[in-house]
Amino acid sequence: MQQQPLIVTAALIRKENKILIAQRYVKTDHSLKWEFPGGKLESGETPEECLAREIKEELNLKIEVKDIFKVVYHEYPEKKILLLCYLCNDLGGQAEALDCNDFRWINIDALNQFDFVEADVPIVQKIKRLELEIFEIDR
Ligand SMILES: Nc1nc2c([nH]c(=O)n2[C@H]2C[C@H](O)[C@@H](COP(=O)(O)OP(=O)(O)OP(=O)(O)O)O2)c(=O)[nH]1
Ligand SMILES: [Mg+2]
Repeated sequence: MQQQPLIVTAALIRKENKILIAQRYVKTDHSLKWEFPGGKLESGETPEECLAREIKEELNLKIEVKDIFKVVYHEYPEKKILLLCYLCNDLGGQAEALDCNDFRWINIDALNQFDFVEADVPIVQKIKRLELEIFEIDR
């Protein structure tokens, strides 16, 4: 029987005119690729709760989760994911790479310099299309 897609949440965290991107560990799937931090939805939690939990665990950051930004359905050779990417606001504090290889606060025009996981390409494209507007919407 076909497997259901994994539901994965991802945060587009905004701070001033920068967004946060995270790098996956060398030993995980998609080794050293960049992503929007987040993780798998666990039973009993809402996507918003999942994101707030994951961002605290991975980066020790407090965020406010706002509207959905983009939904991506993607089939990798070994799994299918339904990726829910939310607009988020940083609520202050210093990010720390607690459960990721590295992270960066970047300007939109630096996005091209990073190698993102495949499923994130439509998200990256939408950010580039909207440019500075992403800092205004649902703030
Ligand atoms: N967090 C996140 N995962 C993504 C993105 N794009 C993408 O294809 N994925 C994939 C990678 C993984 O195969 C899958 C699950 O994400 P994850 O590895 O962050 O899950 P998690 O934090 O719950 O990890 P773990 O507890 O299993 O270690 O989703 C993205 O932008 N953010
Ligand atoms: Mg994760």
